[in-house]
Amino acid sequence: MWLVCAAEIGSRLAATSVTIRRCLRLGVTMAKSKFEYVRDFEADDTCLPHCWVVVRLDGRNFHRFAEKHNFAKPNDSRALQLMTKCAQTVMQELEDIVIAYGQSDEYSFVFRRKSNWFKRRASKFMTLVASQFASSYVFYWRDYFADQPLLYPPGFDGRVVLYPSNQTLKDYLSWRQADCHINNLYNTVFWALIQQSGLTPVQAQERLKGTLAGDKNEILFSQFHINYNDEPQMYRKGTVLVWQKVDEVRTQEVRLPAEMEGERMTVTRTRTRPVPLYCDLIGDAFWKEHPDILSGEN
Ligand SMILES: Nc1nc2c(ncn2[C@@H]2O[C@H](COP(=O)(O)OP(=O)(O)OP(=O)(O)O)[C@@H](O)[C@H]2O)c(=O)[nH]1
Ligand SMILES: [Mg+2]
Ligand SMILES: [Mg+2]
Repeated sequence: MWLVCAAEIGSRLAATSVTIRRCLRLGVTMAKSKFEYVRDFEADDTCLPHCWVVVRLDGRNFHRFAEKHNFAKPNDSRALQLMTKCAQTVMQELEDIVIAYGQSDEYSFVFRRKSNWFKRRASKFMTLVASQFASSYVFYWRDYFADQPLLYPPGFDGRVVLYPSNQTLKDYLSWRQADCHINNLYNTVFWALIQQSGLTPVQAQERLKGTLAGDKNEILFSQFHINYNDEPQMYRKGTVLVWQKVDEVRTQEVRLPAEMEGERMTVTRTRTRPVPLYCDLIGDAFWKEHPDILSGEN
């Protein structure tokens, strides 16, 4: 018995020493290699504590991408809905995103102030959002563009910005929504002048030079009988994604008494999902209606 154990221990020691010798030959020590010092070259990109972390993505050269893929002008609802599907996927797959806002080829994601996801490393936040979003864009493309093949892989740039207070975060989101409004009003008149009045892009640009918002509204109304306020909210306001409880109804096989075996029943489950809203973010009403988003808990 003792001899068997000794033989076993002997053979294990031999195997271990082979490993040690192999490690030494490769310049590796068991605990730390001599190469370990290169870790010190990694920059510390920890996001400041107590700040809201915002990741904003923007489509790379989407002017060309929209042309190549025959996006409707000035707004393609398929493209906007695909962007929102990708943003919902990001919110569901990643941690700690409390609200997102999207318009045109961009989406902003707000991580909760107290988030400690990946120890608040900016590069982790940014790359995970960008890669999850881009892969979703390709994955869900066909669901939104059934008749338009995807011709080449799209890319998205990302940036991380920290906002130190609730007011600066609200002002950030207001800035993006104001940008959506300014661009959409301009684009709506610009394309009406081209598509309905037959102007060239250069002529349309000339016509709009120096005009204010009121002038553009007036051109739309008097020349094209378009009341800008009747344009779809999704185009004018962009898309806000917030977590809300929704009832999901599914038909499924359930365990039933023997005589009813094989019956299918509808089952309703309440889930929390990122739900799109097309509303104003600039005034106080939204924040009063959704006090939980900015609450101290986050
Ligand atoms: N036709 C059409 N074009 C769109 C739509 N949404 C976005 N775009 C295009 O995407 C562009 C987005 O603008 P930017 O993000 O400033 O420019 P970009 O071409 O993506 O260039 P970079 O972001 O600098 O790489 C717009 O100027 C449009 O040309 C849409 O719904 N319809
Ligand atoms: Mg872009
Ligand atoms: Mg853009």
